[in-house]
Amino acid sequence: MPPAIETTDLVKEYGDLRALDGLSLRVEEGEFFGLLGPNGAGKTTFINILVGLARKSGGEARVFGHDVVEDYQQARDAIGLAPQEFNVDRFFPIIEVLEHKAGYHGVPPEEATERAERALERVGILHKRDERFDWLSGGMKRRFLLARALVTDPDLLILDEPTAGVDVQLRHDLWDVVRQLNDEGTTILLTTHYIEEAERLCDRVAILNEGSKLDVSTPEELMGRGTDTIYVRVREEQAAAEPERVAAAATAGGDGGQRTEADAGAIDADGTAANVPAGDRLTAIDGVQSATVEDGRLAVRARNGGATAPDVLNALEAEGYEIADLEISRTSLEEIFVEMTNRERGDR
Ligand SMILES: Nc1ncnc2c1ncn2[C@@H]1O[C@H](COP(=O)(O)OP(=O)(O)OP(=O)(O)O)[C@@H](O)[C@H]1O
Repeated sequence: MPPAIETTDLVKEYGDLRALDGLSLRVEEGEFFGLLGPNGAGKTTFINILVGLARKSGGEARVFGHDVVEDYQQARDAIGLAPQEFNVDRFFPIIEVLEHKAGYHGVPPEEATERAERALERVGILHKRDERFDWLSGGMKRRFLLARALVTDPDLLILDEPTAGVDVQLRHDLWDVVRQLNDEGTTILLTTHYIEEAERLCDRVAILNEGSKLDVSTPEELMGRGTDTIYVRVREEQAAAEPERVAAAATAGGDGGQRTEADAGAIDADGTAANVPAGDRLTAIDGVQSATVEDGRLAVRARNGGATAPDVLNALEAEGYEIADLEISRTSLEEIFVEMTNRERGDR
């Protein structure tokens, strides 16, 4: 089976502006794939080329092996699109809008009604079947756009910011629907500004900036590139019993020598003295960038906190400290995203 989406050196120019600058991307059948990027990165342009709403200036784009220009109808029939804009016929009841859409894609009339009802049911607005689009609430309009994308039973569902401006409850409802569709085998391409959405739903994400691809990874891999913080609290009695070591460890803490004995003293004084970094041992661990004391806890900054934490605990235990609690604060995908796109801007 060819990939659901395959583009090679895709270029789109609007006059002097290069909205897509040689974008090569491959989305496998069955994937839940996220397209992330700041405003103007080229996400909607990319989608528009796939569905035939924009003409590419160069390169190639295929959907399940069908060239989006040469085999337009086959490529288009495989796609269900829920666009960003509300571009819906406002004069007919929504059930009829769906029937027309199914008919346009070659579904016979009896089946079209059944499909339309199923799609409305799936997104939870079948009871609104005889109302017009304009009469629906904002959230129902979003649901309807998804129903319209589903009425042709597409193999590839493209969602362009499907949850923009909707409340938390509806966002979660929509996530459930699309997750289920993906479980049933539908390939999904999602663009979103809610990074949490990508983190929760996507198998892989591509980060786009100014028409070029910066990266393609699983959300997990991307987050693994950030700096995490491992917070450890050790037993109080022990810390109190070994004041010199507390002070020594805090000053050896590796954040440029900024920590002082006064820091360690403050920890003792506020009664939360339970933090005893094993200084040199910790900073010698592969991936550890620094070890300091913050608010009465040992704070170890490291790449991939989850994998480094056991080494941190071992180092502390080797120095005779008993662990009271451990917390790993991971860099969010959002932070990585901002860092990557900012870095790129700084390069230009
Ligand atoms: N029809 C058009 N004519 C001229 N320029 C356009 C047109 N459509 C898009 N552009 C430009 O192409 C660039 C990419 O726009 P696009 O809408 O694809 O970005 P996007 O990543 O979808 O942004 P957003 O997150 O804001 O939706 C932008 O600079 C935009 O102004």
